[in-house]
Amino acid sequence: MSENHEIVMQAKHIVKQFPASRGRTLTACNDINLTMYKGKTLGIVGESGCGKSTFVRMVTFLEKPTSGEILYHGKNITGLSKKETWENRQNLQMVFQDPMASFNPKMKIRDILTEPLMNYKKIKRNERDAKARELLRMVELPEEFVDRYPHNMSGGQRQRISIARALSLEPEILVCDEATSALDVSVQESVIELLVRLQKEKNICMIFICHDLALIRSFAHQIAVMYLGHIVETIPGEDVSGNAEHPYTKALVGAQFSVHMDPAKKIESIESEAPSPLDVPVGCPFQNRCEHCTEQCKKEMPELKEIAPGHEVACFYVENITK
Ligand SMILES: Nc1ncnc2c1ncn2[C@@H]1O[C@H](COP(=O)(O)OP(=O)(O)OP(=O)(O)O)[C@@H](O)[C@H]1O
Repeated sequence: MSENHEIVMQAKHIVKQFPASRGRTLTACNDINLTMYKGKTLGIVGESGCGKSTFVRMVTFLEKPTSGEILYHGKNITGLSKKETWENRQNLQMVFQDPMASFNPKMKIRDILTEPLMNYKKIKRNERDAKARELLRMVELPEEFVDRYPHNMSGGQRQRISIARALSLEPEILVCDEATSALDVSVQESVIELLVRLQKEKNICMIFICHDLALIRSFAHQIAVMYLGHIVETIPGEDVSGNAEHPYTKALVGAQFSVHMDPAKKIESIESEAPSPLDVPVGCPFQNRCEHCTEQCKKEMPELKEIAPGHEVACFYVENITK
């Protein structure tokens, strides 16, 4: 991504550790550096447990990093007070995999859609109906849905409601955490089309967390590939199939042609299992699954190095062949 794009948010050296059994420490995110741009989509991919959701929870103020900074328009938001966090949260909204978990099943769609606007005192009670109808039109659902309950809707329709609700506050950043993973492929596509249209219209920065590289590459401007808490490659979305360099990203690209990736399954094209996050080896985290592993990889952690504009790779093998 070029410098011409306006930076909205930057994660700088983000580390998140959790205490684990027998006095051990689990490092879910290890020195994460990412930049998010206005009107652009950052896709974050990786297998289950690589730290995607933990990263997103920090970006959305749900958790504080152990160390590092998250800059929102240049201001560090990791140490904000409760009141400041609440005020800032309207600029940064989330859509989750399971909308039912965040909807009150006893509330009608009218009230679900306008609850955030009421909480932030952006509309009056008598404006709820008109606003809810406007939001339904925005996500291409019939206005009559204002009187429905969420359990009387399909998964795709419910996800449209989540998107409308999240965008009601006109946030600058929309975070989608596996937002389309539970949907059938055709429904998934139509929800992505909607998100892309709304992103363009409203110039929203989107962070899209997903385990499915094939899906994310179709619309992300920038993709960060995570492995055991580390970013191992960042690459422009359109380049990810042809120009991916990290052996792990290449395996992910290979896997999308063999199986539709299931987050619970290991990557088919890699022989061994990923180590436990409690047992990340010294050196490169991918070493035990990598055919190019050398003694250096077992001793030293490769740093992310730029090999082309917007394309960074953390791998000694790639460094050596591109020298
Ligand atoms: N509150 C917590 N306490 C202890 N460990 C945690 C906590 N939250 C996450 N972890 C651990 O941190 C690691 C990263 O988890 P995270 O949920 O961020 O991964 P993920 O890539 O989002 O996976 P998934 O797609 O399955 O959600 C995992 O090993 C997880 O068990």
